[in-house]
Amino acid sequence: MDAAQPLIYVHDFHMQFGAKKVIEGLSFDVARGETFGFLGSNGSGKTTTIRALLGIYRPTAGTLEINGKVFSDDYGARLGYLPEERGLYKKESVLDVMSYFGRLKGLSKQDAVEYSRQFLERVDLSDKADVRVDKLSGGEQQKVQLGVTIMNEPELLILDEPTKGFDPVNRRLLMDIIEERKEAGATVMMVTHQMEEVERLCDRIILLKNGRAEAYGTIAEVQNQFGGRTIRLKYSGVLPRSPHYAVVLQETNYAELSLEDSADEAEVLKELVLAGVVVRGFVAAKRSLEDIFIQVYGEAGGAQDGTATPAARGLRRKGR
Ligand SMILES: Nc1ncnc2c1ncn2[C@@H]1O[C@H](COP(=O)(O)OP(=O)(O)OP(=O)(O)O)[C@@H](O)[C@H]1O
Repeated sequence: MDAAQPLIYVHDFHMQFGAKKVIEGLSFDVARGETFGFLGSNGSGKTTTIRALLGIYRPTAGTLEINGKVFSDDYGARLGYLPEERGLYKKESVLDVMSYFGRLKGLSKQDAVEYSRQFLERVDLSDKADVRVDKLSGGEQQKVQLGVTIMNEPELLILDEPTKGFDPVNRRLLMDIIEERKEAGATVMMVTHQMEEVERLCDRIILLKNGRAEAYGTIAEVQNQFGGRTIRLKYSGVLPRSPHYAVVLQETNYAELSLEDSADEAEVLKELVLAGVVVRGFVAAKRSLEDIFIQVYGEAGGAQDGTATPAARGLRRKGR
Protein backbone atom coordinates (compact mmCIF):
# COMPACT_ATOMS: atom_id res chain seq x y z
CA MET A 1 0.00 0.00 0.00
CA ASP A 2 1.52 3.32 -1.08
CA ALA A 3 0.83 5.85 1.67
CA ALA A 4 1.23 8.77 -0.74
CA GLN A 5 -1.37 7.38 -3.13
CA PRO A 6 -4.88 8.74 -2.44
CA LEU A 7 -7.28 6.19 -0.99
CA ILE A 8 -10.06 7.40 -3.30
CA TYR A 9 -9.31 8.57 -6.82
CA VAL A 10 -11.96 9.82 -9.22
CA HIS A 11 -10.98 11.17 -12.63
CA ASP A 12 -13.17 12.55 -15.39
CA PHE A 13 -16.20 10.64 -14.14
CA HIS A 14 -19.38 10.85 -16.25
CA MET A 15 -22.74 9.36 -15.37
CA GLN A 16 -25.81 9.41 -17.50
CA PHE A 17 -29.23 7.83 -16.88
CA GLY A 18 -30.95 7.59 -20.28
CA ALA A 19 -30.69 11.07 -21.74
CA LYS A 20 -30.12 12.65 -18.35
CA LYS A 21 -26.53 13.65 -17.62
CA VAL A 22 -26.02 13.67 -13.86
CA ILE A 23 -22.21 13.81 -13.62
CA GLU A 24 -20.15 15.48 -16.33
CA GLY A 25 -16.42 15.15 -15.85
CA LEU A 26 -15.96 15.03 -12.09
CA SER A 27 -12.44 14.64 -10.68
CA PHE A 28 -11.28 14.58 -7.05
CA ASP A 29 -9.30 12.49 -4.64
CA VAL A 30 -9.41 11.69 -0.95
CA ALA A 31 -6.08 11.30 0.85
CA ARG A 32 -5.49 8.59 3.40
CA GLY A 33 -6.53 9.70 6.86
CA GLU A 34 -8.47 12.76 5.77
CA THR A 35 -12.13 13.54 6.34
CA PHE A 36 -13.66 14.66 3.09
CA GLY A 37 -16.99 16.45 2.85
CA PHE A 38 -18.99 15.60 -0.25
CA LEU A 39 -21.46 18.45 -0.60
CA GLY A 40 -24.11 19.48 -3.06
CA SER A 41 -27.75 20.38 -3.37
CA ASN A 42 -30.46 17.71 -3.53
CA GLY A 43 -30.17 15.70 -6.71
CA SER A 44 -26.66 16.94 -7.57
CA GLY A 45 -25.25 13.41 -7.84
CA LYS A 46 -23.58 12.66 -4.50
CA THR A 47 -25.21 9.27 -3.90
CA THR A 48 -24.72 8.41 -7.58
CA THR A 49 -20.97 9.06 -7.26
CA ILE A 50 -20.72 6.90 -4.13
CA ARG A 51 -22.63 4.10 -5.84
CA ALA A 52 -20.33 4.25 -8.86
CA LEU A 53 -17.30 4.24 -6.57
CA LEU A 54 -18.60 1.10 -4.85
CA GLY A 55 -19.49 -0.70 -8.07
CA ILE A 56 -23.26 -0.46 -7.54
CA TYR A 57 -23.53 1.67 -10.69
CA ARG A 58 -21.36 1.24 -13.75
CA PRO A 59 -19.96 4.67 -14.69
CA THR A 60 -20.76 5.98 -18.17
CA ALA A 61 -17.09 7.02 -18.42
CA GLY A 62 -14.11 7.81 -16.24
CA THR A 63 -11.94 6.26 -13.56
CA LEU A 64 -13.12 5.56 -10.02
CA GLU A 65 -10.69 3.76 -7.75
CA ILE A 66 -10.29 2.88 -4.10
CA ASN A 67 -6.78 1.99 -3.01
CA GLY A 68 -5.59 2.03 -6.62
CA LYS A 69 -8.21 -0.42 -7.89
CA VAL A 70 -11.72 -0.46 -9.19
CA PHE A 71 -13.84 -1.50 -6.20
CA SER A 72 -14.19 -5.18 -5.53
CA ASP A 73 -14.47 -7.30 -2.41
CA ASP A 74 -10.71 -7.67 -2.11
CA TYR A 75 -9.83 -4.05 -2.75
CA GLY A 76 -7.54 -4.11 0.28
CA ALA A 77 -9.00 -1.90 3.00
CA ARG A 78 -11.78 -2.45 5.54
CA LEU A 79 -14.81 -0.49 4.41
CA GLY A 80 -17.74 0.81 6.44
CA TYR A 81 -20.52 2.10 4.20
CA LEU A 82 -23.61 3.81 5.55
CA PRO A 83 -25.95 3.96 2.55
CA GLU A 84 -28.58 6.63 2.03
CA GLU A 85 -31.30 3.98 2.06
CA ARG A 86 -31.04 2.44 5.50
CA GLY A 87 -31.66 -1.29 5.65
CA LEU A 88 -31.68 -3.50 8.74
CA TYR A 89 -33.62 -6.71 9.30
CA LYS A 90 -36.68 -5.23 10.93
CA LYS A 91 -38.17 -8.28 12.60
CA GLU A 92 -35.09 -9.34 14.55
CA SER A 93 -33.89 -7.92 17.85
CA VAL A 94 -31.32 -5.13 17.82
CA LEU A 95 -28.64 -7.30 19.41
CA ASP A 96 -29.27 -10.22 17.01
CA VAL A 97 -29.04 -7.93 13.97
CA MET A 98 -25.87 -6.24 15.20
CA SER A 99 -24.13 -9.49 16.06
CA TYR A 100 -25.20 -11.03 12.74
CA PHE A 101 -23.53 -8.18 10.85
CA GLY A 102 -20.52 -8.46 13.17
CA ARG A 103 -20.10 -12.10 12.15
CA LEU A 104 -20.41 -11.12 8.48
CA LYS A 105 -17.64 -8.61 9.02
CA GLY A 106 -15.40 -11.30 10.48
CA LEU A 107 -15.83 -10.79 14.24
CA SER A 108 -16.25 -13.79 16.54
CA LYS A 109 -19.74 -14.15 18.01
CA GLN A 110 -18.44 -13.13 21.43
CA ASP A 111 -16.66 -10.03 20.10
CA ALA A 112 -19.70 -9.04 18.03
CA VAL A 113 -22.01 -9.26 21.06
CA GLU A 114 -19.56 -7.44 23.28
CA TYR A 115 -19.03 -4.65 20.74
CA SER A 116 -22.79 -4.34 20.20
CA ARG A 117 -23.55 -4.04 23.91
CA GLN A 118 -20.86 -1.41 24.36
CA PHE A 119 -22.07 0.56 21.37
CA LEU A 120 -25.71 0.43 22.50
CA GLU A 121 -24.69 1.71 25.90
CA ARG A 122 -22.71 4.52 24.30
CA VAL A 123 -25.71 5.69 22.25
CA ASP A 124 -28.16 5.26 25.12
CA LEU A 125 -29.93 2.23 23.66
CA SER A 126 -28.92 -0.47 26.20
CA ASP A 127 -32.53 -1.00 27.16
CA LYS A 128 -33.43 -1.70 23.50
CA ALA A 129 -30.97 -4.56 22.92
CA ASP A 130 -33.73 -7.17 22.91
CA VAL A 131 -36.36 -5.05 21.17
CA ARG A 132 -37.29 -5.72 17.54
CA VAL A 133 -35.71 -3.23 15.13
CA ASP A 134 -39.09 -2.14 13.74
CA LYS A 135 -40.15 -1.02 17.23
CA LEU A 136 -37.37 1.58 17.31
CA SER A 137 -37.80 5.18 16.21
CA GLY A 138 -36.15 6.28 12.94
CA GLY A 139 -33.28 7.97 14.78
CA GLU A 140 -32.75 4.91 17.00
CA GLN A 141 -32.61 2.62 13.96
CA GLN A 142 -30.08 4.92 12.43
CA LYS A 143 -27.88 4.74 15.50
CA VAL A 144 -27.95 0.95 15.24
CA GLN A 145 -27.02 1.18 11.57
CA LEU A 146 -24.09 3.44 12.30
CA GLY A 147 -23.01 0.96 14.97
CA VAL A 148 -23.06 -1.80 12.35
CA THR A 149 -21.14 0.39 9.89
CA ILE A 150 -18.21 1.04 12.21
CA MET A 151 -18.11 -2.28 14.04
CA ASN A 152 -15.07 -3.71 12.24
CA GLU A 153 -13.13 -0.47 12.75
CA PRO A 154 -13.08 0.41 9.05
CA GLU A 155 -10.07 2.08 7.48
CA LEU A 156 -12.44 3.77 5.03
CA LEU A 157 -15.82 5.08 6.08
CA ILE A 158 -18.27 6.24 3.42
CA LEU A 159 -21.22 7.87 5.13
CA ASP A 160 -24.24 9.11 3.18
CA GLU A 161 -25.89 11.69 5.45
CA PRO A 162 -24.95 10.01 8.73
CA THR A 163 -26.78 12.46 10.99
CA LYS A 164 -29.93 12.90 8.89
CA GLY A 165 -32.97 13.11 11.13
CA PHE A 166 -31.09 13.40 14.42
CA ASP A 167 -31.89 15.90 17.15
CA PRO A 168 -28.98 18.21 18.09
CA VAL A 169 -27.91 16.17 21.12
CA ASN A 170 -27.74 12.92 19.17
CA ARG A 171 -26.17 14.65 16.20
CA ARG A 172 -23.34 15.77 18.46
CA LEU A 173 -22.96 12.25 19.82
CA LEU A 174 -22.79 10.82 16.31
CA MET A 175 -20.22 13.43 15.30
CA ASP A 176 -18.14 12.49 18.36
CA ILE A 177 -18.21 8.87 17.20
CA ILE A 178 -17.17 9.80 13.65
CA GLU A 179 -14.43 12.01 15.01
CA GLU A 180 -13.09 9.12 17.09
CA ARG A 181 -12.82 7.00 13.95
CA LYS A 182 -11.02 9.88 12.25
CA GLU A 183 -8.62 10.19 15.18
CA ALA A 184 -8.00 6.45 15.01
CA GLY A 185 -6.69 7.08 11.47
CA ALA A 186 -9.72 6.20 9.34
CA THR A 187 -10.33 7.96 6.04
CA VAL A 188 -13.85 9.37 5.99
CA MET A 189 -15.89 10.49 3.00
CA MET A 190 -19.20 11.93 4.14
CA VAL A 191 -22.22 13.44 2.48
CA THR A 192 -23.93 16.00 4.66
CA HIS A 193 -26.12 19.07 4.39
CA GLN A 194 -25.09 20.26 7.86
CA MET A 195 -22.46 22.94 7.50
CA GLU A 196 -21.50 22.90 11.20
CA GLU A 197 -20.58 19.22 10.75
CA VAL A 198 -18.42 20.12 7.79
CA GLU A 199 -16.69 22.92 9.69
CA ARG A 200 -16.07 20.65 12.66
CA LEU A 201 -14.97 17.47 10.91
CA CYS A 202 -13.82 17.98 7.34
CA ASP A 203 -10.26 18.59 6.19
CA ARG A 204 -11.29 19.20 2.58
CA ILE A 205 -14.59 19.49 0.75
CA ILE A 206 -16.05 19.40 -2.71
CA LEU A 207 -19.21 21.22 -3.79
CA LEU A 208 -20.98 19.47 -6.66
CA LYS A 209 -23.01 21.55 -9.07
CA ASN A 210 -24.32 20.65 -12.51
CA GLY A 211 -22.32 17.44 -12.48
CA ARG A 212 -19.00 19.13 -11.80
CA ALA A 213 -16.94 20.48 -8.92
CA GLU A 214 -17.97 24.07 -8.24
CA ALA A 215 -15.44 24.28 -5.42
CA TYR A 216 -12.80 21.86 -4.12
CA GLY A 217 -10.18 22.24 -1.42
CA THR A 218 -9.73 22.96 2.27
CA ILE A 219 -12.48 24.95 3.96
CA ALA A 220 -10.18 28.00 4.05
CA GLU A 221 -9.44 27.64 0.32
CA VAL A 222 -13.14 27.44 -0.52
CA GLN A 223 -13.88 30.43 1.72
CA ASN A 224 -11.15 32.37 -0.08
CA GLN A 225 -12.52 31.33 -3.47
CA PHE A 226 -15.87 32.86 -2.50
CA GLY A 227 -14.61 36.17 -1.21
CA GLY A 228 -12.90 34.85 1.93
CA ARG A 229 -13.12 37.68 4.41
CA THR A 230 -15.98 39.98 5.25
CA ILE A 231 -16.13 43.05 7.47
CA ARG A 232 -19.36 43.93 9.25
CA LEU A 233 -19.34 47.66 9.75
CA LYS A 234 -21.50 49.95 11.87
CA TYR A 235 -20.78 53.48 10.88
CA SER A 236 -21.95 56.93 9.97
CA GLY A 237 -20.73 58.98 7.04
CA VAL A 238 -20.10 58.01 3.43
CA LEU A 239 -18.09 54.93 2.50
CA PRO A 240 -15.23 55.80 0.17
CA ARG A 241 -14.67 53.82 -3.03
CA SER A 242 -11.72 51.51 -2.49
CA PRO A 243 -9.73 48.91 -4.40
CA HIS A 244 -9.46 46.91 -1.14
CA TYR A 245 -13.09 45.91 -0.71
CA ALA A 246 -16.47 45.59 -2.38
CA VAL A 247 -19.65 46.61 -0.58
CA VAL A 248 -21.88 43.53 -0.64
CA LEU A 249 -24.64 44.85 1.62
CA GLN A 250 -25.57 48.37 2.59
CA GLU A 251 -28.24 49.73 4.90
CA THR A 252 -28.52 52.87 6.99
CA ASN A 253 -25.41 52.98 9.16
CA TYR A 254 -24.56 49.34 8.42
CA ALA A 255 -22.55 47.68 5.65
CA GLU A 256 -20.80 44.44 4.83
CA LEU A 257 -17.57 44.64 2.92
CA SER A 258 -15.98 41.76 1.08
CA LEU A 259 -12.20 42.13 1.29
CA GLU A 260 -9.88 41.66 -1.65
CA ASP A 261 -7.31 38.88 -1.14
CA SER A 262 -4.39 41.26 -0.59
CA ALA A 263 -6.28 43.71 1.66
CA ASP A 264 -5.37 44.09 5.29
CA GLU A 265 -8.18 44.69 7.82
CA ALA A 266 -6.22 47.30 9.78
CA GLU A 267 -5.41 49.21 6.58
CA VAL A 268 -9.08 49.20 5.59
CA LEU A 269 -10.04 50.57 9.00
CA LYS A 270 -7.44 53.34 8.64
CA GLU A 271 -8.69 54.12 5.15
CA LEU A 272 -12.26 54.49 6.43
CA VAL A 273 -11.25 56.75 9.31
CA LEU A 274 -9.08 58.93 7.05
CA ALA A 275 -12.05 59.32 4.71
CA GLY A 276 -14.06 60.76 7.61
CA VAL A 277 -16.20 57.70 8.30
CA VAL A 278 -17.18 57.40 11.98
CA VAL A 279 -16.67 53.70 12.75
CA ARG A 280 -18.91 52.39 15.55
CA GLY A 281 -18.41 48.68 14.99
CA PHE A 282 -15.85 46.76 12.92
CA VAL A 283 -15.93 42.93 12.92
CA ALA A 284 -13.78 40.89 10.54
CA ALA A 285 -15.08 37.38 9.78
CA LYS A 286 -14.69 34.59 7.27
CA ARG A 287 -17.70 33.90 5.12
CA SER A 288 -19.60 30.97 6.55
CA LEU A 289 -19.92 27.79 4.50
CA GLU A 290 -23.69 28.11 4.77
CA ASP A 291 -23.51 31.52 3.14
CA ILE A 292 -21.28 30.11 0.37
CA PHE A 293 -23.64 27.15 -0.11
CA ILE A 294 -26.61 29.47 -0.58
CA GLN A 295 -24.67 31.62 -3.01
CA VAL A 296 -23.74 28.55 -5.07
CA TYR A 297 -27.09 26.76 -5.03
CA GLY A 298 -29.66 29.32 -4.04
CA GLU A 299 -29.81 32.98 -4.82
CA ALA A 300 -26.66 32.84 -6.91
CA GLY A 301 -25.33 36.31 -7.53
CA GLY A 302 -27.55 37.92 -4.90
CA ALA A 303 -24.62 38.93 -2.76
CA GLN A 304 -22.72 40.22 -5.74
CA ASP A 305 -25.30 42.71 -6.92
CA GLY A 306 -25.66 44.19 -3.48
CA THR A 307 -28.90 42.50 -2.40
CA ALA A 308 -28.66 40.40 0.71
CA THR A 309 -28.98 36.63 0.53
CA PRO A 310 -30.85 35.06 3.46
CA ALA A 311 -27.50 33.89 4.77
CA ALA A 312 -26.05 37.37 4.52
CA ARG A 313 -29.03 38.68 6.42
CA GLY A 314 -28.52 35.99 9.05
CA LEU A 315 -24.83 36.88 9.26
CA ARG A 316 -25.75 40.48 9.80
CA ARG A 317 -28.35 39.67 12.45
CA LYS A 318 -25.86 37.57 14.37
CA GLY A 319 -23.17 40.21 14.02
CA ARG A 320 -25.16 43.14 15.28
N1 LIG B 1 -30.95 4.65 -11.06
C1 LIG B 1 -31.29 5.85 -11.50
N2 LIG B 1 -32.03 6.01 -12.63
C2 LIG B 1 -32.34 7.24 -13.10
N3 LIG B 1 -31.99 8.39 -12.49
C3 LIG B 1 -31.27 8.30 -11.36
C4 LIG B 1 -30.88 7.04 -10.80
N4 LIG B 1 -30.15 7.26 -9.67
C5 LIG B 1 -30.11 8.61 -9.53
N5 LIG B 1 -30.77 9.23 -10.54
C6 LIG B 1 -30.91 10.67 -10.74
O1 LIG B 1 -29.64 11.27 -10.61
C7 LIG B 1 -29.76 12.53 -9.97
C8 LIG B 1 -28.79 12.58 -8.80
O2 LIG B 1 -29.31 11.73 -7.77
P1 LIG B 1 -28.47 11.46 -6.44
O3 LIG B 1 -29.29 10.53 -5.59
O4 LIG B 1 -27.10 11.04 -6.79
O5 LIG B 1 -28.45 12.92 -5.80
P2 LIG B 1 -27.89 13.40 -4.38
O6 LIG B 1 -26.91 14.47 -4.64
O7 LIG B 1 -27.41 12.22 -3.58
O8 LIG B 1 -29.22 14.02 -3.74
P3 LIG B 1 -29.79 14.15 -2.22
O9 LIG B 1 -28.99 15.22 -1.53
O10 LIG B 1 -31.19 14.59 -2.46
O11 LIG B 1 -29.68 12.81 -1.56
C9 LIG B 1 -31.22 12.71 -9.58
O12 LIG B 1 -31.82 13.55 -10.53
C10 LIG B 1 -31.77 11.31 -9.65
O13 LIG B 1 -33.11 11.31 -10.01
